[in-house]
Amino acid sequence: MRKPFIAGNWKMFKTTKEAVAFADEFKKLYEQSDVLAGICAPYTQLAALVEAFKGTGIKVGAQNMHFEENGAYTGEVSADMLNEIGVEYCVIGHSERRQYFNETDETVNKKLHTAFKHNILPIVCVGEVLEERDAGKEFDVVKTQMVGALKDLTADQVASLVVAYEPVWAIGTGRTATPEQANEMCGYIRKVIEDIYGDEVSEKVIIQYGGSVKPNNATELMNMEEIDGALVGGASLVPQDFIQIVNF
Ligand SMILES: O=C[C@H](O)COP(=O)(O)O
Repeated sequence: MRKPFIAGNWKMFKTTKEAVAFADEFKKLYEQSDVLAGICAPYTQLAALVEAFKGTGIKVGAQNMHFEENGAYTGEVSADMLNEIGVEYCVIGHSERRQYFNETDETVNKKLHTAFKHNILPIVCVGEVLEERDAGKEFDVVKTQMVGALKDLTADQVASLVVAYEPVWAIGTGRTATPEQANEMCGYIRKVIEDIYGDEVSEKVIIQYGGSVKPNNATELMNMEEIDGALVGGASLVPQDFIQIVNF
């Protein structure tokens, strides 16, 4: 039985002071349940959030990491550095990183290998842009991203993976995929995993939907059979909104 996982992705929002204020408020609202909750924050907020969420069960994730173990990569952060401060998750291959920072399926795959090596659980993002959906190519695009991401990973690693299906046209636009569209693609992603690793593995993978998830549409999306949670951008910035999604 997969435990739903609702993760917030703060992107480049909130100072440490604001992050701690969020955590103090969110902890008052959050009750441990069958739903896992987490926040993926900018690097400078991570240590404070790990401390603030200690003992609550709320997970902390980063939004990116380098694929090398260490080296002369000015401005970068390694998986080992994240692990050392108690970070458990890392978003990898978000469409904004693919679009603005030259992230490719190859770098995503390298990052997944390094993340697992350092006990960081990846939340790997895939999804098509609008032109690809309009051209009916969304399944091919997502399959290519998934096959590229999974290259040479072991069955155990894949079983512990979180995949976020985020159609790029639904991110920050207020335009959500319909529950049926989101469900269909999440089911397809599971099938792609099953074809490579078998159903024992594919049935364990948490597959989230992301793209304009809000308190008023979370229940419908999260109740779809193939959707195991959400990666939430804008609505994760306000504790009162985010808790409604976690409590869908
Ligand atoms: O990582 C989160 C997604 O990019 C979704 O962002 P959004 O909820 O603001 O559309």
